[in-house]
Amino acid sequence: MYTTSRERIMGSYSPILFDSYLTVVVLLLIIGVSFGVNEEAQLSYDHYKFTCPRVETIVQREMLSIFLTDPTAPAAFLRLFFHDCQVQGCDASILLDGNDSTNKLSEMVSSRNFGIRNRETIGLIKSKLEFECPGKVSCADIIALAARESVSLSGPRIQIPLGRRDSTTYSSQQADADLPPQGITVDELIHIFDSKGMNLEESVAILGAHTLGVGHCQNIGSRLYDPQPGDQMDQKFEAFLRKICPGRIPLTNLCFAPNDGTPAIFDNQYYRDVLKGRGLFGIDSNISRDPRTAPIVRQFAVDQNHFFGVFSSAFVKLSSTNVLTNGEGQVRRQCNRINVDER
Ligand code: HEM
Ligand SMILES: [Ca+2]
Ligand SMILES: [Ca+2]
Repeated sequence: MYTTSRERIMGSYSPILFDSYLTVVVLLLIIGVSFGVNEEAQLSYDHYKFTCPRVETIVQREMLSIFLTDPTAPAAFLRLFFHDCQVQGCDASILLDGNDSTNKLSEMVSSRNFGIRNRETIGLIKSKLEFECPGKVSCADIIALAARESVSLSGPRIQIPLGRRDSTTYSSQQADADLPPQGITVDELIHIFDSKGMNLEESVAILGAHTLGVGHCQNIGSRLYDPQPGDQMDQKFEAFLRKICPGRIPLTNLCFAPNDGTPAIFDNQYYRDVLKGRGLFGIDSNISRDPRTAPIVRQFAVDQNHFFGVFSSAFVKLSSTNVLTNGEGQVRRQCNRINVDER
């Protein structure tokens, strides 16, 4: 005689016990859903299906025209996204202007946000979207979509869930506290990304964002002229950096060096470079030497497809953790200002 799967699971439980078991399961499910156990579930892949169905096409079109005139823009948008998500979650807090009357400072005042560019461009894309579907698309979603387009220009095309809402708060002190300096340890790196649900491999992959863009001398000088024990650089690379940044404290903010050998292309060159002692920042060098992360760096260096796959899942996690959804926050009408009538 065969048994149904229910009988196999329930064994000899009586129907009454089964019913109360079922009630408990249903109750637990209801509690789980109402307390938002799975935060990501509140974002969705068809959030704007009825309210702004062309949002992704419009952002893509606007971004492509920006990329045509500024090949450094993809790097700027990708870092803007990280610096938004790292402080209070991806809520466009980084776009808010400070308030002179209350003396509240913008997150941009934080020295960790030095070099952040293209905040106004998000506002420009927002105004196009306000024309098409007023009051619907959050600035936080636009930042995440702009970063996705920046990666997909030469790297993987990542589908991201949408429905983030914009913050009504911002804090330059929080930015100071949460944005990591260039020389963090591998332990600190793991801690930052573990809190966003990333495993070790994803934490190493998300740092692969340093395949794009540049670093300025003010973030390179301390490593060049005051190196940590064991932090060795390729000699030619070191000489190259010393030419660009001749002193520990730069005379101007204008001098910078590329993050990898191909700073306008999203590829796995970054991992090949850090293995050769050509990582720009302390943390880039640290992941190539730590026994936990070095094998992952070596694998990404030889397998770009694998890097793209792990980067994509890390990107979705970074973009979905600790976000405002549903009735929280607001959808700003202008990205640099809170809608005061809605607070
Ligand atoms: C968690 C450890 C990280 C540290 C310590 C770090 C540090 C830095 C520093 C110091 C710069 C140079 C800024 C300048 O001098 O102009 C930089 C640039 C950059 N970072 Fe990171 N970063 C980290 C993670 C990330 C992540 C997770 C992303 C993106 C997902 C990212 C994307 C970028 C990009 C694209 C640039 C180049 C920006 C440009 O060219 O305008 N970084 N990072
Ligand atoms: Ca934020
Ligand atoms: Ca590259």
